[in-house]
Amino acid sequence: MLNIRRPRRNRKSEAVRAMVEETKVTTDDLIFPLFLIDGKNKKVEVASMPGIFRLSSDLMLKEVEECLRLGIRAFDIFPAVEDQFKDVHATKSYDSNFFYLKTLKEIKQRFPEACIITDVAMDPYSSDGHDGLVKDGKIVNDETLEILGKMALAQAETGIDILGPSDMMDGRVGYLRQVLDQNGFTEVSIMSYTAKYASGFYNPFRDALDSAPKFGDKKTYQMNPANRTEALIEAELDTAEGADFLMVKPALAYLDIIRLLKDNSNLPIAAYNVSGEYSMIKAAAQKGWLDGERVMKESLLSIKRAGADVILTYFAKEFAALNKT
Ligand SMILES: NCC(=O)CCC(=O)O
Ligand SMILES: [Mg+2]
Repeated sequence: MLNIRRPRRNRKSEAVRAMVEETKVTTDDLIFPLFLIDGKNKKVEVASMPGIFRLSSDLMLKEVEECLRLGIRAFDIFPAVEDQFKDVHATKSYDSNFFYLKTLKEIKQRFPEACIITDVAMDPYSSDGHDGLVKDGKIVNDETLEILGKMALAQAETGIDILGPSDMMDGRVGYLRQVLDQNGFTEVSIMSYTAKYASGFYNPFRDALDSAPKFGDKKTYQMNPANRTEALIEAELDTAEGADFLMVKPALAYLDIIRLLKDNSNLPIAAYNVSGEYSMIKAAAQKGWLDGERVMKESLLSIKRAGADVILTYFAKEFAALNKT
């Protein structure tokens, strides 16, 4: 046993381990998704996401302030819309008097330093619960783009920083870029949901927003979990169409896709550590089956190690609180 390589030497103490550590997650890497509801002084926990709440705008402002103090600077705001305000054309999504657009404006006025990301897709506002316009039972692509364009413009007018088209319609990144630029919003970025898979891990999110599809599923627009090379086609198109970030969603069951895009793109790669991935850890931790804090850190680390530059995660606040210096 002479002259053998001994990798354990680089693990012998905390100091040595810290020195050779290859990946670090910091609060700067994280985006915190938040759920907004209409009304005042409302705070409702999402049953399937312990520790995550739907907040009315007054409490949302307080939450953003508290998170900024913890070092979180980026937020993705998702409105939960009451059924009476949903219709087939998702018209409330671009009604500037509707609560969510007023709240976005208020957040940016109060906290101009916060990076606010919005969601562009029809499902929260659609009586069909689909991301696109439904005609004869089908999700039509090009007519959906016109609605997404109006929604994106209404969101941009509130002063937000980044649009997050999550609908998976073909050509929507280029279409939105053109609408933004023609209306003087050249500074508004697009974080494209590039490889968004038709996943079972979204269920708790659909509880949070009451946005489950009213018929069928989303397999004609979201990607098949079996496919890898197809993610490269999506990445190529979104890049050509002007995306500023490429996103992979979900994250943990798709670490190979995160790495694939990282190795094949010069754009920053975002990964969405989705609701089901959060709930699994929370549920197991509540039962005492897993050390919740430890596996949270390990999961975020694995997503970063796979190649994500940015991670959208419901753990953001908890992580930031633990890492506050
Ligand atoms: N458009 C955003 C989402 O669908 C989020 C899904 C999740 O967190 O499960
Ligand atoms: Mg696409």
